[in-house]
Amino acid sequence: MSTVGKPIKCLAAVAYEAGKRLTIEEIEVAAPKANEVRIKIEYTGVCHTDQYTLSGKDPEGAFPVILGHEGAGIVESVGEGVTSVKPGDHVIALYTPECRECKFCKSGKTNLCGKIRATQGKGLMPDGTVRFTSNGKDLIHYMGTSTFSQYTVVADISVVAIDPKAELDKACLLGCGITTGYGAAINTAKVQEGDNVAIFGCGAVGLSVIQGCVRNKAKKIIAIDVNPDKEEWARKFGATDFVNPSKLPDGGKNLVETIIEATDGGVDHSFDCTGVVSVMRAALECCHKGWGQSIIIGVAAAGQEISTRPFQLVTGRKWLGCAFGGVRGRTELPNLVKDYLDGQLKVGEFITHKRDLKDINEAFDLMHSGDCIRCVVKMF
Ligand SMILES: NC(=O)C1=CN([C@@H]2O[C@H](COP(=O)(O)OP(=O)(O)OC[C@H]3O[C@@H](n4cnc5c(N)ncnc54)[C@H](OP(=O)(O)O)[C@@H]3O)[C@@H](O)[C@H]2O)C=CC1
Ligand SMILES: N[C@@H](CCC(=O)N[C@@H](CSC=O)C(=O)NCC(=O)O)C(=O)O
Ligand SMILES: [Zn+2]
Ligand SMILES: [Zn+2]
Repeated sequence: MSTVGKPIKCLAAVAYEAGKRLTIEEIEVAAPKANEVRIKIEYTGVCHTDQYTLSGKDPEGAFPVILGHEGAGIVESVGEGVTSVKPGDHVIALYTPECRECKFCKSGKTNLCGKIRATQGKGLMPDGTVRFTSNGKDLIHYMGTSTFSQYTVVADISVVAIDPKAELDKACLLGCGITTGYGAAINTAKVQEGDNVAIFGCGAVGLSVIQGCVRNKAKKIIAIDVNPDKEEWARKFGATDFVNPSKLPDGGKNLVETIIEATDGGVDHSFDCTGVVSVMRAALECCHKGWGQSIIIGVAAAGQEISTRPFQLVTGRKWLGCAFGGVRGRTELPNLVKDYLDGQLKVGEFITHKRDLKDINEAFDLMHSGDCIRCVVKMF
C-alpha cells in the first residue's frame, strides 16, 4: 500500500533531555509539504557534533529532538513543487543546504546558505512547524536532517541525489565528517604542492584533512593527537610525522616550538579538528610568519572563546574556519561520491564499528572509547 501523502509510523532514536541516553521508540512522520522531501534513511553515521548537542553544550540545542546529520537513504515521496529529486533516488541529507538563490549562495564566496538557517537552528521546518510526533507530542528536527529516524523530512534544498552504485553505509559518511575535513584542506585552505601542514586531532575529520593534503601533494603532513593509537591511523592516511604532545619531554608545553623547528619557521596551513580552544591557539601559533593560516573546524562548547596575542595576526598569520569543508552539497557531493567510486577517496576505511538502530546508544559510548573513528548505524 502506498505511503505517499500519508503519515508513516516508524522507529526513531529520540533525545528527550541533555546528557541522557536516546530512547528508541515508534514515532509518526508526517507527509512532506511543498518543497519538502521524505527520505527512508538506510544508514547514518554518528558524529561528535551529535554528541556535543546531546551533552547540552550546544547553545542551539533544544529537546525533545531527533538528532543525526550524517545520513543516506532513498527518497520515499516528495511534496508539491520538488523537482531536484524524485522517489527512488539515492540521496545524502545536507545539514548545509544549497538554495542557489540567497545572498550567500549567489555570492560564490561561501557554502553557508542562508535560506532556512533561522528555522533550522530552532529545530523547525522552513514553515515553522515540525513533521515528527511521538504519542501526539511534537519532536523537533536537528540540523535540518534528523537522520536518527527511519524516515525523515527535509527541505528540498537539504538533499542531494547521488549515484545509486554508491553503497549507502559508506556514502552516509560523506554527509559530514569526511567531506568536512577533505573540503577544509582543498576548498578552504587550498593546500598546494610542497606545503607543510599540521593537523590537530586525528578523528574522522582530521584523517580526512590528511587525505585532502595528500591529494594536493603537501610535503610534511604532521598529525598531532593525544591518543597514541591515532599514530597508526594518521600514517595509514598519509601523515609523514606524528606528535603526541603528552609524550614530548616538556609534557607538551613546547609543542608549538617543536612544530616550528620541524618546518623551518612554521607550517603553511594548520587545522584544528579537536574543538579544544587551547589547541586552536597552538594551531594558529605554529603557522609560518607572514602567510601561515589556521583553519578552525572543531566545534567548541558554549561559552568557550579563542585567544592569542594580536601580534600573531599583525605578523601575517591568518585565522579562518569552515563548516562542511566549504562544500556546496548539491553541486559538489556527487563529484565526491564519484571520487569514492573511482577509488580516489577513502570512505569505507573510516568505518570501525557498525550497530543496529536499537543499539545506537552504544555508538555514543564508542566515541569515548578512543578506538572508534566512525560507527555507522543500520536503520532497518
Ligand atoms: N566545522 C564543521 O563543519 C564540523 C566540525 N566537526 C567538529 O570537528 C571536531 C572533530 O570531529 P571528529 O573527528 O569526529 O572528532 P574525534 O573526537 O573523533 O577526533 C578528535 C581527536 O582529537 C583528539 N584530541 C582531543 N584533545 C586533543 C588535544 N588537546 N590535542 C590533540 N588531540 C586531541 C581526540 O583524542 P581522544 O579520542 O583521546 O579524545 C581525538 O583523537 C569535533 O569538534 C566536531 O564537532 C565535525 C564535523 C563538521
Ligand atoms: N549549533 C552550534 C554550532 C555547531 C556548528 O558549528 N555546526 C557546524 C557543523 S558541525 C557538524 O558536525 C555548522 O554547520 N556550522 C554552521 C552553521 O550555520 O551552523 C552553536 O550554536 O555553537
Ligand atoms: Zn558532523
Ligand atoms: Zn542559499
